[in-house]
Amino acid sequence: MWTATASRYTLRMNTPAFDHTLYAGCAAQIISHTRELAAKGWMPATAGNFSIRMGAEHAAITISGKDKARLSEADIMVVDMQNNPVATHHRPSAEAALHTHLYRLFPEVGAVLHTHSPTQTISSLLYARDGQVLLRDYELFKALRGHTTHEAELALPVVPNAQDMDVLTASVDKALAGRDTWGYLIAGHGLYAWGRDINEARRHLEAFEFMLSCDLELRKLQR
Ligand SMILES: CSC[C@@H](O)[C@@H](O)C(=O)COP(=O)(O)O
Ligand SMILES: [Zn+2]
Repeated sequence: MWTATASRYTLRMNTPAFDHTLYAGCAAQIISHTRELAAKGWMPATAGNFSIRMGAEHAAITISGKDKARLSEADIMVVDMQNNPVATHHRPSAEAALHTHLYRLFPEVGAVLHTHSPTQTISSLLYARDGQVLLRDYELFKALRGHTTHEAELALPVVPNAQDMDVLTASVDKALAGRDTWGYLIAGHGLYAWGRDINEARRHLEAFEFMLSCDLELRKLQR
């Protein structure tokens, strides 16, 4: 009797809070994508944050305030879907709530990427009052999951920036209601893009960046 109780206790003590092999794989993917995107100048200073879903309850996410060009595994931590750190004393990204919001909202979302390129930031300010950027007729729509033709119009939402994550999450929630999008801009801030996995999220991020930069060039030419 005593042995059985003790062994159950031992079993519980040895059960890790999350799957470490899965975490290490997620961390490696986050590190390689952040390095490549930082090299493009899309994450100046310590801007940007990345995450990958680890099942229904957890996500691997960048620790707050790190230089995203130089991350190592120790700079990636685990949070639960309410943004609580899991088995660590580190502080998650200041914007972890925006990541877990997307994971809670869309069960198919497997990765969320956030960058601050000049194009994303300028577009977000130009279109802040409109609340969206209307993109039309781009062949690159086909890089977005579910899109098969350039003959379309896509409204990329723009939400007001806020330092209070409850306020920001509420704005995003409202902006996404009834919309079919793989991203949104935050005014004066940057772009959030997501996908079923990190490769798809990266493809969506790059497609939005490309279309936004074309839009800015067109505006200059049309003046
Ligand atoms: C360096 S200012 C940018 C931050 O305020 C924030 O917007 C950001 O993207 C990075 O925050 P972080 O807490 O490192 O994930
Ligand atoms: Zn940011």
